[in-house]
Amino acid sequence: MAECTHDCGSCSQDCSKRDLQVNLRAGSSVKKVIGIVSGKGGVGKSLVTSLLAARVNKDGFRSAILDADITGPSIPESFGVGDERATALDNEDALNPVVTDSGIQLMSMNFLLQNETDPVIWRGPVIAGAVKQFWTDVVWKDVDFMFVDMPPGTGDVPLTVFQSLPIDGIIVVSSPQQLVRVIVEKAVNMANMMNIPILGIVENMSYVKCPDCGKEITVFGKSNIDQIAKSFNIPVLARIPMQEETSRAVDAGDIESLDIPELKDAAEKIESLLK
Ligand SMILES: Nc1ncnc2c1ncn2[C@@H]1O[C@H](COP(=O)(O)OP(=O)(O)OP(=O)(O)O)[C@@H](O)[C@H]1O
Repeated sequence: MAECTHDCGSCSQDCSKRDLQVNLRAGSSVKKVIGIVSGKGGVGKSLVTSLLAARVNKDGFRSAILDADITGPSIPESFGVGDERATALDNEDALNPVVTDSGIQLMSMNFLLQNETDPVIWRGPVIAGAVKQFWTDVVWKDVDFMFVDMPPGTGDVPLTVFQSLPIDGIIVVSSPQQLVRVIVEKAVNMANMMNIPILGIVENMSYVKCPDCGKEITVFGKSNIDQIAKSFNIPVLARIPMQEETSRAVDAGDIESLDIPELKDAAEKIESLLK
């Protein structure tokens, strides 16, 4: 069998992957799908997803975010649209995405809850089903890059999402910590098993810059991400500092105003998929 291109639309092979993938509804269009994964929670996966979507949007591409982190969605708040609710398409079983100030299309569980503080107490298959519906039942308009904020970890739900959506590449987000090799290795193994290319690693919270002297302070100790990335033969695309300005903008719902120059290479790598 020929090597998988992840493009079922142009491939004539009748493989098992095709059976599991779900289709966009008629009228939706998404050119490339980027999965943002992390081996563990709290490392800044949602932050990196939002920043990358905002960056490629500023670069002139149409971007969208599918918030597959169903039980802990944090994307809407960071874009200041936490109070918005998804609207239905007239006379059809379909939802319009919420659109941010700069035109990024978003779908998140928060847009469907009566109160954003309502907990989503669902078992894995139901959660995975909701993610699939975000793909099939939302009207995604002319999207160049869809960023999928994957559920944390490598369990049942991320597995189903990996199998159901036509993911073109993944970005692994990590933070400097002792267990990072195991965490990155898990994510890399999962992507390899799914036959999905890894575009690279983004290390978040790499350092704090002293506001007085500019010295980089490595709060979590010296990072060994370069050696780890090298051993898996994948590039480190960015090292993002931990900074008050970032968390302030996220808390204020103003993430689109942030400029994180460290993400330039990561954005270019993604954009190269359409060049
Ligand atoms: N580089 C950074 N500088 C400042 N604050 C940051 C940075 N990265 C993340 N944060 C903050 O840390 C918190 C956790 O980040 P985020 O929600 O993106 O993590 P996550 O990996 O998606 O978590 P989860 O797995 O629980 O969904 C957020 O409040 C975010 O604003």
